[in-house]
Amino acid sequence: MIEIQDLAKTFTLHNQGGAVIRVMEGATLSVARGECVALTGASGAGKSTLMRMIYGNYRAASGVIRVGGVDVAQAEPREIIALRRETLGYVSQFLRVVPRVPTIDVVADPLRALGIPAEQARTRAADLLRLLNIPETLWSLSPTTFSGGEQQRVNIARGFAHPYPALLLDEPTASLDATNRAVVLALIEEAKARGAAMVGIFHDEAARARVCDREIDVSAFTPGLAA
Ligand SMILES: Nc1ncnc2c1ncn2[C@@H]1O[C@H](COP(=O)(O)OP(=O)(O)OP(=O)(O)O)[C@@H](O)[C@H]1O
Repeated sequence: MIEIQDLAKTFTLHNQGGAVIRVMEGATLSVARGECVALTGASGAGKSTLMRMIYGNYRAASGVIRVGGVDVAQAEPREIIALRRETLGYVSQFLRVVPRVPTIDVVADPLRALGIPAEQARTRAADLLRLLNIPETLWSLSPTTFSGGEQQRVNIARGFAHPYPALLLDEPTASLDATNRAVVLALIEEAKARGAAMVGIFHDEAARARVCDREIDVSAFTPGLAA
């Protein structure tokens, strides 16, 4: 489902005399349906960079990133938007939302974007918010003032609202208490069972051991910082 071949990434530091740093070379990995793969490696090895390239936020210097039928490394912006709508979800650590949109709609939005009727989308959103222990009194409020853990749970609800065939998970249990952490791990296990291919960064080692089938150490793809 996710196939990465010989991927390379450089950053050009325009404010530092145009210095070019090579941060990744020869990255090759594949993630099958129903599989959850953890990216590991020391701080600065390139885990976040690889995730951002798969999501199409960072442009690859060379190589192939195939998600479903799309090569993200070559895709046009509109193809990436369609991929994100239908195929590839991203549960990031931090919530980024349009101000003043009620929490229930923040979670229902990805389903509305797929043409699912408002009531049905809201029902699914409500089920997830309840599962993730977000009090119903908060559903009509914007999540911008919520606590870190509440925002992360809204983000998780939004990320799991649509059954994406592929999902990126950036520390999905980072600021959660034991009860909610268990809920998130169960959601990940359910997604695996329905055949989702997942790639994640998990600093929570016990969570990683429970839900991940394999680990890939991205240090193997780090060329060093010299250009
Ligand atoms: N936007 C950027 N511009 C320049 N260099 C960057 C940029 N983003 C990342 N880097 C560099 O790429 C390398 C990999 O960074 P990345 O954040 O992917 O590492 P990581 O493995 O996710 O680290 P951590 O575990 O600390 O989050 C680092 O040397 C970093 O300085």
